[in-house]
Amino acid sequence: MATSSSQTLRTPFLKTPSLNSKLPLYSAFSVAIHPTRRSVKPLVVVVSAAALGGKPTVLVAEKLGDAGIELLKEFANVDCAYNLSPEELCTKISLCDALIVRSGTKVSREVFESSAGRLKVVGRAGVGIDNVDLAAATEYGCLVVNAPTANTVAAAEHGIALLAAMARNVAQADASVKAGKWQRNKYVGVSLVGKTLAVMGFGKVGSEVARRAKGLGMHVIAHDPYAPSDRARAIGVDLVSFDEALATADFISLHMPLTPATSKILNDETFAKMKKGVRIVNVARGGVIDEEALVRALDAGIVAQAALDVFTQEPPPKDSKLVQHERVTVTPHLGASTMEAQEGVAIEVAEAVVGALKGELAATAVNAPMVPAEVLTELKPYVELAEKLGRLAVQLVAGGSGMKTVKVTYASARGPDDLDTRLLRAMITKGLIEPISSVFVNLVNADFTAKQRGLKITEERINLDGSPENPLDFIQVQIANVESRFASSMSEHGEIKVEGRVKDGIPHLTKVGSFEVDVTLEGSIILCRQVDQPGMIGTVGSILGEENVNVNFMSVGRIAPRKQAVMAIGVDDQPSNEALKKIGDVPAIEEFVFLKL
Ligand SMILES: NC(=O)c1ccc[n+]([C@@H]2O[C@H](COP(=O)([O-])OP(=O)(O)OC[C@H]3O[C@@H](n4cnc5c(N)ncnc54)[C@H](O)[C@@H]3O)[C@@H](O)[C@H]2O)c1
Ligand SMILES: O=C(O)[C@H](O)COP(=O)(O)O
Repeated sequence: MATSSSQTLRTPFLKTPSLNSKLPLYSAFSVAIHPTRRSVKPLVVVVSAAALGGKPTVLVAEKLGDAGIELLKEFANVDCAYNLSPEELCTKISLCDALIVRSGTKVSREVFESSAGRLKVVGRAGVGIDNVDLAAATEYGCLVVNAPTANTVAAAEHGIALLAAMARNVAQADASVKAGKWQRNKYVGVSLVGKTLAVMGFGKVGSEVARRAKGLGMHVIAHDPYAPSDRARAIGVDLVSFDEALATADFISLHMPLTPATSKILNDETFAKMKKGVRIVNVARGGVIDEEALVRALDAGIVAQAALDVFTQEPPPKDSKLVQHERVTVTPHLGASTMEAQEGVAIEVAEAVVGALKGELAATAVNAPMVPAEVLTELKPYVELAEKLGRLAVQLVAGGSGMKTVKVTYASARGPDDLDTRLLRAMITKGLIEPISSVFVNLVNADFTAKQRGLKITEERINLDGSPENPLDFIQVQIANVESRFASSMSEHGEIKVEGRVKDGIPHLTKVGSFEVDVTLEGSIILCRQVDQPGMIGTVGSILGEENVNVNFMSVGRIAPRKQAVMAIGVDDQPSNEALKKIGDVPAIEEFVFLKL
């Protein structure tokens, strides 16, 4: 029996935000130019309803196995509404945090547009995601997860069922007997044993079909430009070229996804290359065959028979010549329709959707990088550091300066293959963009959002000698060609520069411009440039103390004694405008800035 094999990678730092974190906090103080939000939001999803203390809502738009529904109900309000028109789906979706579909629902760009940002996860209870507009999902920061394994065996068994039924005219003979006839000569079939079967697409379903066909005594070859040959060899299958497969096969079974490259891959030209009398099975996707060309190939005798579970248009038109053809056997997309497979996909997709709504990264994510659990655990404090450096850096940009180029430098003793920076880049992007826009940025849409805003983020590595025990020594974020609200944050090359490290698992700000500082990246930060002299820490500390603002860290970085210095003060609470003004009025303070993390 197919059971759920989905795994969710728990990422403890991806928390559902509190009510407060949904409310943008605007700095009332005049030097703070950007509205900033205080929360660190989950990396992947944020649940609007959950954030407001309620349960998220999951719309199940096609029949899903009971076990999946029960799993969903433990965490969410579940709205099962089948056979919705596209308009009805668009109306309902604005009230939903997640949507679950099979292959019968088109999840178009309009669906994402209509959700107005609330829809955070689309779960496909099955394999094929060609009915989901992935580009639109990514643009809207919506995670798409599928259930890629639970229906594999069911689809393979259906392929074999169609192969045998076609070869022995089972469907046609059945209809004939039921019509009162007894046509034993008309329905003489062909044998499978000893025949060559070409499996086109040697993935999960294709390899299971191959295994079963070998058991039926067939000679099995396969074509798949991306499949490893040792996997094929292990079950006694030769990988061959596309043309060789077409030229030698007595039976062709299609098991590739529908992509621009595979669309109508069987067409007039490719049918002409096939052995006369070839028999074709399709349990993949209708669109991989040019259906009109197949009718021509059947009529010309190139194709003796076809057995089809899938169609370009589902359901196909009633008068479809292909469906009505007497040498064609058809089923209504039943490949995944066994009790066991439906229970399995329901559990697999429900677990992935609930996990994503909780802020976990699903192992079955289709439009986000999959990062192994152990890598996530190790990178956790660096991920926080990355977002906070991005947040600090962007708040240092003076109003009116267009931010176009950001350089991120990772200093590490790890080899490039041992350090996956995709998460870090996404979080820096989130930190850079969220304080200055209303866009919600996550791992799914970070690159897209940056590109859309014309923000170029380049990455560089500094390869350090020494023990690669920690993934990174420091991260540096530089914003070029802008002016700064805090001149001391400019590097010698004229870029805003902030640098941070993780110390004892806690992110620290360790450099601002050319000044070395050391302050934990918690709460908020006041940066002051001053003339280095005794009593400065005390002066600023007592202004904050009088205002009941708790100072969590203070650090002074100076070029030389009694010359200019930068003081970094970490504060738990937001000081009042008056307190900030008092700090600004201290004669030795030349400039200062208040930054929210
Ligand atoms: N009829 C059904 O109910 C049903 C059920 C399950 C799966 N499916 C469909 O079956 C297909 C295969 O599913 P899967 O789970 O095995 O997917 P999979 O990703 O495991 O395998 C697909 C294989 O196709 C290969 N491929 C890609 N482009 C190719 C090309 N141009 N030529 C040859 N091979 C190519 C890939 O390398 C991969 O190995 C999908 O289209 C899926 O949607 C249908
Ligand atoms: O891609 C799939 O998983 C199959 O085509 C099954 O589709 P279904 O969930 O609509 O049966």
